[in-house]
Amino acid sequence: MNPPAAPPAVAGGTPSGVPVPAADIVGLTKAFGGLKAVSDITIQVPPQRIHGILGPNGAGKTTVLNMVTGFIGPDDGTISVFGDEVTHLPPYQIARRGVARTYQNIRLFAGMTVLETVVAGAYLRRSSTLAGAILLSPGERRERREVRARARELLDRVGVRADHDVLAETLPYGDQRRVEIARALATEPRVLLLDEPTAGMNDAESQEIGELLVQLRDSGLTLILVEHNMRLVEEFCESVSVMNSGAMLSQGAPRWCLEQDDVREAYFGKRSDAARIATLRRVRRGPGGS
Ligand SMILES: Nc1ncnc2c1ncn2[C@@H]1O[C@H](COP(=O)(O)OP(=O)(O)OP(=O)(O)O)[C@@H](O)[C@H]1O
Repeated sequence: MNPPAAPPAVAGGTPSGVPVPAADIVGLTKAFGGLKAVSDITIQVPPQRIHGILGPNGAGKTTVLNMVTGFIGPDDGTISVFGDEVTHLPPYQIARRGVARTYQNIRLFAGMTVLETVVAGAYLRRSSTLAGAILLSPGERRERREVRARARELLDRVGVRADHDVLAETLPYGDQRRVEIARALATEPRVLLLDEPTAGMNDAESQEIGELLVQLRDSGLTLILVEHNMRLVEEFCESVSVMNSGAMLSQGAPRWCLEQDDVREAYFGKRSDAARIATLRRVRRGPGGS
């Protein structure tokens, strides 16, 4: 039997002299009771890369994002962002170091307009003091104007065409996802984590999100996305990590990873299982059954 082919090199690797990784996840491990949700996961993402985290349901992908953003503390392992270790820091401190995210189940603030939602994201970076805010000083007023103008710019950039003054929760699903991305961008991240950004979108909308990811990457961002849409992954991700049952199955270029036997098996089951199921079906139907 031939040995498996080596994974093709992905651009922007990390030997000496290359830039510090945007995200450096080493040996990350998390158990919930007796269940090892994430087991010894190591992922290194160079700056300005679109990296996908793939795997069947329950593989541990969202748990990895939750640990990178500080929502869940790991049992073991370390996480560094541009060389700065963030393991066990609270979420707001990790956000201040330039990590933002969107959620698998959209989490918009109830009762806020589209514009207010994005303005809320910008508060992480605002410089005004409490006294300035209460007294509505000229500096405060100027900053508020700037923040609102920037929020409008971000909404245009992510392709929200709806009126910015309607309640965000009343928008169609695809636009709600875009508003969430704009809110994350308002925190001025260097690394943006997206949990299933195209869930519930049709092909054309998914393609637009893919193109937006490329624009964001080209403007300097590093993007890490959990995604089930393989077409999007193959077209837009430059590298992927494939997980299954908490463990790492494969890492490298998307097409290469998706062709590996253990990755195909994790998604589609073993060929021998498929043959067994077909036989069982035939047996159940009995002779002459169709
Ligand atoms: N807070 C929690 N408490 C207990 N178990 C959890 C918790 N969060 C996740 N799990 C379990 O950990 C495992 C990994 O879950 P996770 O959500 O990370 O998977 P996933 O790969 O993101 O799946 P999906 O694609 O379905 O979203 C699952 O078995 C899940 O039920």
